[in-house]
Amino acid sequence: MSTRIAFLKGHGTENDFVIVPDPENAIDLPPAAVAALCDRRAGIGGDGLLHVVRSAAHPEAEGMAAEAEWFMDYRNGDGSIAEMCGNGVRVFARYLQRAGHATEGDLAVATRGGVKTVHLAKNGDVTVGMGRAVLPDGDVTVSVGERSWPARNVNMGNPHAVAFVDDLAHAGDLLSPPPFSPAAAYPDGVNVEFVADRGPGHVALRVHERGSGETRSCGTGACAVAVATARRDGADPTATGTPVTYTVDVPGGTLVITERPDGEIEMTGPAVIVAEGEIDAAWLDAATSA
Ligand SMILES: N[C@@H](CCC[C@H](N)C(=O)O)C(=O)O
Repeated sequence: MSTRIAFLKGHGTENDFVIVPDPENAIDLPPAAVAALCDRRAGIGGDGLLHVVRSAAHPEAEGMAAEAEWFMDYRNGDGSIAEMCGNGVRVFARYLQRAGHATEGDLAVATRGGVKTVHLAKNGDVTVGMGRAVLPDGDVTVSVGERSWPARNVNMGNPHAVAFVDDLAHAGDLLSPPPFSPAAAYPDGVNVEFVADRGPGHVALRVHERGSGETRSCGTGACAVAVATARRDGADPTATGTPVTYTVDVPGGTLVITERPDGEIEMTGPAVIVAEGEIDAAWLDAATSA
């Protein structure tokens, strides 16, 4: 392997990512390497990592290669794997545009959650077709310290627990994953969103992400929040035929989420590349084996 590995740094509403272009899937990125790169003091720093691989070159994506040339091999900041990352896929598309692999307009991206259609707009916004939400039955409770809230179980390809709170400050410091019950609701862990109303069609959230901790934004989380809020408010576009749109404020910005009558959810927000450079492969080797 070369002694230098190219990387970029980007964010979507301040959900930030280390981007590692690796078209032929030649770079070994075990969990310890990802955690080292995402470390904010000893590494580059990021909530997660976007490994950019041609679908045909990745065993998890080769079946999608006919539909989508590029696979977003997404990793959480602790090195764990997740099914989908909504902010990540916008930033991934922005990287492809910058690298000359995509132009304004529509683009298909393979993810572990299936092929997603991304629209790169002239004004700089990026819209993603996030698929449909699944809302499993059953009551869920999440807690922080002495406080507990009922939560809505929403699956956006990855798992979410959405709790409505009177005040986002009630979620406390969110330094560790909020406990939930029953354990069987989320056998692989969960992303927890705390939501407060801001006005008609307008909410704000804080999120504790599985594998990353509290982050400044979560795209799949914002979609889960929009659907949970719609159902709480008695709105279901699949029943009424009327689309529902929510503005979702996150600590790092604003996302706009629309659920269409066919159940498809679209998310629009910014995606920014802020830097590019080279990783020292010897450092990465040492950090990985430490
Ligand atoms: N920040 C992401 C979600 C990333 C994955 C999540 N932490 C998980 O483990 O499911 C987003 O923008 O959706």
